[in-house]
Amino acid sequence: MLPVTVRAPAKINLVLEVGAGRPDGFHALSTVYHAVSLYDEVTATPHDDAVLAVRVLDADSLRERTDVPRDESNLAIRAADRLRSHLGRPELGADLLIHKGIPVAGGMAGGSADAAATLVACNEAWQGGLSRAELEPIAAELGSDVPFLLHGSTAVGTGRGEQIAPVLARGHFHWVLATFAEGMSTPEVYEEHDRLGGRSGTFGEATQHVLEALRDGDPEVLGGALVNDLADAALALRPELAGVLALGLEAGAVGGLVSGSGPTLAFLVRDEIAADDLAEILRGAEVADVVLTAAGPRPGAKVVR
Ligand SMILES: C[C@@](CO)(OP(=O)(O)O)[C@H](O)COP(=O)(O)OP(=O)(O)OC[C@H]1O[C@@H](n2ccc(N)nc2=O)[C@H](O)[C@@H]1O
Ligand SMILES: Nc1ncnc2c1ncn2[C@@H]1O[C@H](COP(=O)(O)OP(=O)(O)O)[C@@H](O)[C@H]1O
Repeated sequence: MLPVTVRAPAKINLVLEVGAGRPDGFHALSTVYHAVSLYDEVTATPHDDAVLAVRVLDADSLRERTDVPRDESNLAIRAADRLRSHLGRPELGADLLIHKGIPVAGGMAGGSADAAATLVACNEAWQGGLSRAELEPIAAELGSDVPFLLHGSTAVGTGRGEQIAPVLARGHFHWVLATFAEGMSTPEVYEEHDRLGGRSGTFGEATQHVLEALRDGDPEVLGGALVNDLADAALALRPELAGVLALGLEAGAVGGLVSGSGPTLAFLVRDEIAADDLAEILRGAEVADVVLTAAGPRPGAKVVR
């Protein structure tokens, strides 16, 4: 059995409409996910001693990441464990090595990307033989975002975000991402959203606007359609983000929003040159810990070695 390396992208929610709280503790969502060119890589080295272990290295510095759990709460371990249960092969084990390029707890679904990458890597390394369609329900059990990270590209998410349908999108989009070392807790942001009184407006309408803008393919039109219902909650919990958002919009972005549950801020720009220009301005202003550029859409979890 040989090691397998799988790369999975980060996501931005081009629109995130949060509906009513459900009895199971989740919220109904209408969202459009968009995969962008920031990646985590998971290398699964298989063995048959039933042991699952994980190491997480920063993709740039190759230093150990101490802000990601190494126990069974790590989403990569959980994904491998679910997969072997599903295959009825409890004797399977693997060393999972993650190279992390996606901000941790940044609202860009890094943990979910690792879960999706691990499902694909272990299915291959263990010769599980499951199809993408068969991996999807396992992905949904692991987290609401995980099925999208298998799928990639641009897709509508409904249910609690786990039901994915592809969308017709024209063109490529360039992004500037302002990221922060201190992450935010997804459940806390949803709680704050409820505390602030939830949403107003017709559920699904903002999603339709984004879908129209994607058919059009013009970044300026898409920039005007970006909506995140969790933004008020994220800004209430992290007020300093508001100034950074305003600065990016004043400095030439055609749109900008909080990515998912935050704190990453995603700015849409006209083209690659505009992305480099805005990134320079934000770096110079020293308003974020790291400023990155990325483009989308990109494919989902994919074997690279
Ligand atoms: C907000 C979003 C937007 O895409 O992404 P992130 O910003 O975390 O990346 C997602 O809804 C996060 O999805 P994911 O990170 O997979 O969350 P899950 O593990 O499924 O759920 C974690 C917790 O978030 C809350 N949650 C999540 C999804 C949902 N539709 N309603 C919720 O209320 C619940 O409190 C749940 O217990
Ligand atoms: N493989 C993983 N990578 C990152 N975080 C993980 C992982 N496994 C578990 N976690 C936990 O999940 C939390 C949310 O991480 P992440 O998926 O990066 O953020 P978000 O939900 O904001 O997109 C982290 O704070 C961390 O404790």
